[in-house]
Amino acid sequence: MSDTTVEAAKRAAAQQAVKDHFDPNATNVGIGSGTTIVYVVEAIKQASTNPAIRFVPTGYQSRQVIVKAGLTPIAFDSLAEDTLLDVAFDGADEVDIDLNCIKGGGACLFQEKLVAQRARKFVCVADYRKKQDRLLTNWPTIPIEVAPISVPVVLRALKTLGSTEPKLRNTLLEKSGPLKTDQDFFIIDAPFKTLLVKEDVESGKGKGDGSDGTWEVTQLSDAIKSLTGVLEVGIFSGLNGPDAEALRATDSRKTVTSGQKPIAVYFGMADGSVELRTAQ
Ligand SMILES: O=C[C@H](O)[C@H](O)[C@H](O)COP(=O)(O)O
Repeated sequence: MSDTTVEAAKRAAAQQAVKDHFDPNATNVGIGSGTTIVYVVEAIKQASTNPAIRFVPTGYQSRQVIVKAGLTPIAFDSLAEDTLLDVAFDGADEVDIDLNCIKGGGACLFQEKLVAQRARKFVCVADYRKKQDRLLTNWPTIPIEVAPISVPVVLRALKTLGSTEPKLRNTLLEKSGPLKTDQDFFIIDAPFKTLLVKEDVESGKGKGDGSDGTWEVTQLSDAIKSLTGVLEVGIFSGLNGPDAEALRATDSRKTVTSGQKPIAVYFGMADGSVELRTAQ
């Protein structure tokens, strides 16, 4: 498929997502990172009627997109403690049938997670290449943000978890060395076998805890997150937003933890249509 097909798919998905989930009177909106989010900002600019609206970026690139569109950015840490974002939009590198996502292809996963969890609803927008049944089908690796000093120990630990060749991500100019995130941390890209969803574990396709070489999405995310030196993992899984709040309220055993899954993902398809996946 040509570049223009991919870009048209991103724009179509962005327009539909904004039409369905952006309230023109919204006051605080989260804006993710990457190439697809540019089309979301374009569509929001056309739709917004509230001159006081503020946009919370997820990093340097995201902030530049907001500023270039003539919109007003506000830092995540200047939001009042109890203020929620009306909605947050973001791209994704791959999405599975349960709406679990891989993110961090552009190294912005940490702030993206903060913003996704702060939103009443988190919506993803992507092109058809990202729509898969399982994570690590087409996208090859899990991006992981780590403290620079911890790189050797995290690489070793990832191999123990079953990642064959985890690598420190370099800048595009190899001579300049490792790529630095907005937090001045590094990114490790870790390949694993295609991940299982919860239903796969229930139907016996694998244990999903790494013991038989298979990993279920959230179990792998938790295992990586527990490694010393890891700031954040580019797996967005687990209930998020009002669904999670409602479940937590009735969850006496406190087993429902806070996740980052989107409530909806809009995929721009190669034929110009837009496909929607929503939380079941
Ligand atoms: O770190 C980057 C982000 O997670 C992006 O949202 C993700 O990589 C998708 O980017 P794009 O819209 O350029 O495919």
